[in-house]
Amino acid sequence: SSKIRVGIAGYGNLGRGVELALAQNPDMELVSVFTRRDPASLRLQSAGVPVRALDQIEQYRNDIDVLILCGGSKNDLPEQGPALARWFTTVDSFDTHARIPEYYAAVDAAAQGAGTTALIAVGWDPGLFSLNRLYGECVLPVGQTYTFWGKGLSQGHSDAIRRVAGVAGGVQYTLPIEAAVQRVRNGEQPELSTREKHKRQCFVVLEQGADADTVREAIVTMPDYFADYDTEVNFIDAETLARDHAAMPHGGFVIRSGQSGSGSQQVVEYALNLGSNPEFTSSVLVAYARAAYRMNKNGQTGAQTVLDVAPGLLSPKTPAQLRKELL
Ligand SMILES: NC(=O)C1=CN([C@@H]2O[C@H](COP(=O)(O)OP(=O)(O)OC[C@H]3O[C@@H](n4cnc5c(N)ncnc54)[C@H](OP(=O)(O)O)[C@@H]3O)[C@@H](O)[C@H]2O)C=CC1
Ligand SMILES: N[C@@H](C[C@H]1CC(C(=O)O)=NO1)C(=O)O
Repeated sequence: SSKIRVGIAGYGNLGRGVELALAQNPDMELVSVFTRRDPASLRLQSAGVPVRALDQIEQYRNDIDVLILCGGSKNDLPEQGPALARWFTTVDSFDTHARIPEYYAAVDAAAQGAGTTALIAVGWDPGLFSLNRLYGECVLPVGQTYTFWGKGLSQGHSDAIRRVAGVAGGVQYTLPIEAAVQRVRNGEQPELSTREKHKRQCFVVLEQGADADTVREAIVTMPDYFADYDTEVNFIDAETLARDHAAMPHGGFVIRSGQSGSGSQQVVEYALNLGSNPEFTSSVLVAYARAAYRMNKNGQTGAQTVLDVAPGLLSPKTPAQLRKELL
């Protein structure tokens, strides 16, 4: 078929979101979902799509044009990203910012060797917010850039707490510190530490017999995720988690506040208000899967990020249509 043939590796919040997002993009089709769990145990939202074991995926390399990796950034993608780039052009949402350089290098080695294209760290942050931080500092070289998230549910941090020994389930909310936001909005251009911009609030269900203090300590000291923030850990039961914490709203904004040549004050702002963090992120992944497919066809192989993608490649419209409709 002339459609772009897409696979999903990992069926969690993102995997389900990608399945739905593909249905909104008629130039693409979902050909298979892959999971580390028992494939027969998964119930998809769309009929007729096969679910297969991830460890059997190599045999499907000629049936899939782009594989969207929906694993967790804490433990899954560091292993799955480089492993799958050997056989597939991939797109992933890797978001452990401090570890992006080493992840990029590992995925690049695999993709360069295989002649595949691996588009990493796609989503909104990293992703669309990264693009807007770039635009801001390139257009206004004299100034400051600020990123604020929330109040909302961070999937990366929620995934990270679920991987802690003794945790049966959990979510993490990110709260911007209002005083910091106000100072930025007032144009103060303050120097703000990580701890001065956000605080983090966790709701955790303990496994039977797990020790609360041990779990709390493992979370609040976790490098890259919680160690640099004031973090609150609340323990709840599974019913409360399911009842009160099933929605995954989020959002945030990037502000570039600077001065152009005459000293004139200029402010650029890009904001998101998300009813569903995972479904929005999945929608970004699907648009970038279209670009990854084209980049690979154009011979742009190896690891890539959103900063390397010509924006027109994201669109199902032809360049001529884009020039006519969007310029
Ligand atoms: N860049 C950005 O802006 C964003 C990035 N992200 C990233 O996306 C990552 C994935 O997020 P999310 O989809 O919420 O993570 P989930 O925890 O929902 O899923 C992660 C993996 O866990 C496994 N899994 C899912 N549900 C279950 C279950 N009930 N029982 C056992 N295993 C399960 C799946 O693997 P399998 O099917 O193989 O078992 C899945 O691939 C996050 O870690 C974050 O880093 C998220 C949002 C924004
Ligand atoms: N990657 C984040 C997307 C945004 C949200 C966030 C945070 O709340 O710390 N950081 O980046 C996520 O997993 O939700």
